[in-house]
Amino acid sequence: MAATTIAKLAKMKAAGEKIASLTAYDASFAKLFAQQGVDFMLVGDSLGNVVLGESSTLPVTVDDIAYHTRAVRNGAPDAFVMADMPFMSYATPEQACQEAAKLMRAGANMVKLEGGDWLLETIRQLVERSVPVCAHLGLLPQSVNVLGGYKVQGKEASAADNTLRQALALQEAGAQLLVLECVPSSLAKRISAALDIPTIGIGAGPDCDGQILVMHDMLGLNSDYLPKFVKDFLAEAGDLAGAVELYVKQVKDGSFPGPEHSFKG
Ligand SMILES: Nc1nc(=O)c2c([nH]1)NC[C@@H]1CN(c3ccc(C(=O)N[C@@H](CCC(=O)O)C(=O)O)cc3)CN21
Ligand SMILES: CC(C)C(=O)C(=O)O
Ligand SMILES: [Mg+2]
Repeated sequence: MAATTIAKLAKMKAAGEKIASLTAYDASFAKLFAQQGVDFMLVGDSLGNVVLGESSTLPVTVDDIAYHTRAVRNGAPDAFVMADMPFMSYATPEQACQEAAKLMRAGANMVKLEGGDWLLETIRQLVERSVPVCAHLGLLPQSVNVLGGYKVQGKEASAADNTLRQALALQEAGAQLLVLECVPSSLAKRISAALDIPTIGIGAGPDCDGQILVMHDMLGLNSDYLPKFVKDFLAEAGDLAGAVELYVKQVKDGSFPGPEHSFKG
């Protein structure tokens, strides 16, 4: 399969072909995911939860993400790899540029940052300096202490309108992808239709341009909590390669996520 690029992801949106993505943290799984046609991989700060056993993503450092990005890159040399910028590694545009450079040197093709309006200047500076950016709206796990828990975001009409406005501003600032986490399906649908750049949903319903899950969750390894948007593909498929193949197939044909994995407005 041809290597994924940002241009290819944009073409997929234009053609109505769904984008299938998973988190990855090591070379062995990255290799499997590439073989099974996963369109891109995210070295998520969820590694705090699933790799390090922390109770949030806040303890994760840039060095942690860089270490795992290098592993994923080594396992999947041609894959499109996105790396999360961890908590407080992009508090200012200058810091963001310096820390993003470490992730790009480790093998990332793009970095992801959580937030809206306050990030516009940071995104402009990263993009001007040749670091592609994925934005992230809705539930922001790095803000768990402000939000008071992992809750669906954008349920009220005013919050939904505000999220749509911020999505357009992030695109205007130069973001080339947008992750939407735990928002009502109706809001994700509106945002996906309004934006030129692809939206990647997790708990955001079926109308996003693509989907992402934490790999451990889709393999039934989730321990502490089971969010509504998670489906155990290993239980259904029986083996690892089959589980990933089934995930890609069900994202592409639109059968995942179903209403039982999504939040109503
Ligand atoms: N393994 C793992 N999977 C994830 O998806 C994930 C992580 N870790 N760590 C960082 C964040 C935390 N995330 C979470 C965690 C819990 C819920 C959750 O339980 N949500 C409720 C919504 C409750 C409501 O507002 O109605 C749910 O029922 O899904 C959602 C996202 C997503 N991210
Ligand atoms: C769940 C995805 C979007 C993420 O940010 C992560 O895995 O850290
Ligand atoms: Mg993350």
